[in-house]
Amino acid sequence: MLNLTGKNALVTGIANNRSIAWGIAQQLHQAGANIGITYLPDEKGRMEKKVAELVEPLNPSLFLPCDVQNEAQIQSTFETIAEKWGKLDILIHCLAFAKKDDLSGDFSKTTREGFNLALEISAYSLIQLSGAAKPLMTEGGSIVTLTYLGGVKVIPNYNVMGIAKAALEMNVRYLAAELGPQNIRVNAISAGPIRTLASSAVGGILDMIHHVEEVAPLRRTVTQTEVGNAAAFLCSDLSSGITGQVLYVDAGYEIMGMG
Ligand SMILES: NC(=O)c1ccc[n+]([C@@H]2O[C@H](COP(=O)([O-])OP(=O)(O)OC[C@H]3O[C@@H](n4cnc5c(N)ncnc54)[C@H](O)[C@@H]3O)[C@@H](O)[C@H]2O)c1
Repeated sequence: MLNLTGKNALVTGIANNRSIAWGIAQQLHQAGANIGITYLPDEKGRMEKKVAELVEPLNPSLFLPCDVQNEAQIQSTFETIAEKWGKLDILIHCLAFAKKDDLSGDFSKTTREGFNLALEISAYSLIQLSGAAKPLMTEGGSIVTLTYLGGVKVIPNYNVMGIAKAALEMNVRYLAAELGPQNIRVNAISAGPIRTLASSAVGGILDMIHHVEEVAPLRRTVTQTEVGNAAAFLCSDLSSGITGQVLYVDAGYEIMGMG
């Protein structure tokens, strides 16, 4: 049975009740994990308030600001984990960002600044957080990140985020190779399109969802809960032989050659 009792799980990337990270946090909690949440702080403290209210039913034992562009916040997050939890078992990396201008139109117009920003937040951050988690995963662990088909195939308007996801998927393999001897597994879930804050920045996302509903073998797209269930599996001992993989949770869309 899937049981995460006694496991300490840090979940990044909850912005609201549509966030994939929210679906994951709920399923980890249901499986018995002790939950810690990080949020992206803003000057007026709005995100902190909103996310705190949302996650209250999960009784998080840690609730911390962590902007992955802010080294001090990352360090402080993992220092707090060391102090309060002693060890970390599960790290959920469920965040990405690119400027809206870089998520539609001509890919060849991507700016150097937009490219660097998207790659830093969406791909480099997995290296940063995994490096910080490594010394705390003293009893082994599981790291799960979120990717999308646009990192493997050309999807209209996904543009620079496709490059970031390609880098992210390769990060998964290099990290899995390095951390495996410490029994830390690193995997990605490639989710089908879901309406969220981040995905609404991608031009034509609703058309993409409708297309998937017509073409995917299951004739629908997926829910945050389905992604959360797959994440819980990848974080549990049921997946103890799996590392360095990209698991498609996309109602089967990825297998289709024509649609
Ligand atoms: N929604 C989809 O269709 C879909 C499909 C496949 C993969 N994904 C991936 O799932 C992940 C979660 O996205 P989502 O769709 O749930 O959208 P979302 O907007 O709910 O989540 C994105 C999160 O990234 C966080 N974030 C952005 N910049 C950050 C920074 N500098 N530091 C820390 N956090 C930062 C935001 O605060 C937000 O919580 C992303 O990696 C996304 O690419 C989404």
